[in-house]
Amino acid sequence: MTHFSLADLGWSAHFASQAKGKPGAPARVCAVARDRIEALTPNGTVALTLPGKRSTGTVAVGDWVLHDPATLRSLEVLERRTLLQRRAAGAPATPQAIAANVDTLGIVSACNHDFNVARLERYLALADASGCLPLVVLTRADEADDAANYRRRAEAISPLVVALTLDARDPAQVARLASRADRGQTLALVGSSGVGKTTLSNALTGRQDGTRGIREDDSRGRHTTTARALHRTTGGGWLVDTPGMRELGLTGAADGIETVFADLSDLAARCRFTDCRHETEPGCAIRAEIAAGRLDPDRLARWRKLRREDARNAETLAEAHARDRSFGRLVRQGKARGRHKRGD
Ligand SMILES: Nc1nc2c(ncn2[C@@H]2O[C@H](COP(=O)(O)OP(=O)(O)OP(=O)(O)O)[C@@H](O)[C@H]2O)c(=O)[nH]1
Ligand SMILES: [Zn+2]
Repeated sequence: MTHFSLADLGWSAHFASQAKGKPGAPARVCAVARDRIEALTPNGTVALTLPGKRSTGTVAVGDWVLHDPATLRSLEVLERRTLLQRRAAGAPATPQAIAANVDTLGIVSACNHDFNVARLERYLALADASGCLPLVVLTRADEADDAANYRRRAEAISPLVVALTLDARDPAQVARLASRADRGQTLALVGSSGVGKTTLSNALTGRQDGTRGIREDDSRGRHTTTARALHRTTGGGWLVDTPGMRELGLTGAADGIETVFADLSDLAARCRFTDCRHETEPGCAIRAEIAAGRLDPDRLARWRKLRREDARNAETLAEAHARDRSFGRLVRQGKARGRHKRGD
């Protein structure tokens, strides 16, 4: 079995300062099953149980936990630097942690009809709200007449956007992502079906077998296996691959929306009325930009749509928080951004 140092696993000062003086050894969660978790440590992989009746739902792949190596109990989940979550089905919807401590969110789209500015904006807002650094990866560059044009359109969305175009099937080209997945770095990929996420994952991990995981009996006594969701990249980093990653929605991303649409919120601040709806009001700075041909009206429409959607989600989240205070605490922890916080 390969052994990793804590730094190889992504340990940093952010976690070391939390663990200082506390009992328990660090371990990084690589699989979450119904009643136990699997985690990587410098001494190998351990299967851990949670204390008391705590559900594994409070732990996400990528989390750092402190555990007792003698009893194999997880004692504490360390505060996350970043947290990707999705809105689970059901009413009221509760946010569900998908992956913790992801450094880079790779937003994958193809240089074809899949390319969609609204979707990119949505994922960029999500990356920002979760604290991850976004990287737009445009696949199928080999099939596009003008791949550079797709890159320019992606980068025009916001000064935050770094985009690269490639053929995901060519490991030499995928190596351009290597710096986001080198030693101790954690990367996750999102994007529509068929855009090349699996192809990219295979190139990044050298097509390792990712089927091992936790075996347990479900409530009916059947054997089930929960696959490991943290895969080693050839560059010494980690790639998160969980089913939930494919269905990430937008929850509590208000901060992220303001970042991605900073041009519009800056303009809105110059409207004559503070509650301007940018429709027919006189002195509207946004309408003036559109009239002058400097702002795409579609961008205003997309901004509105995302804000409406986020407001709706936030309402149901508020209800969920009231119901479950402990989950609320987790969400706040997730919002505590670490070293990727902009302006640091
Ligand atoms: N020509 C070309 N084909 C690609 C590229 N990336 C992916 N493909 C092909 O597109 C198909 C779909 O790629 P996948 O990697 O399975 O896509 P995915 O995003 O994982 O799809 P889901 O598993 O449905 O989410 C495969 O046949 C790939 O070989 C690329 O950059 N260029
Ligand atoms: Zn206005």
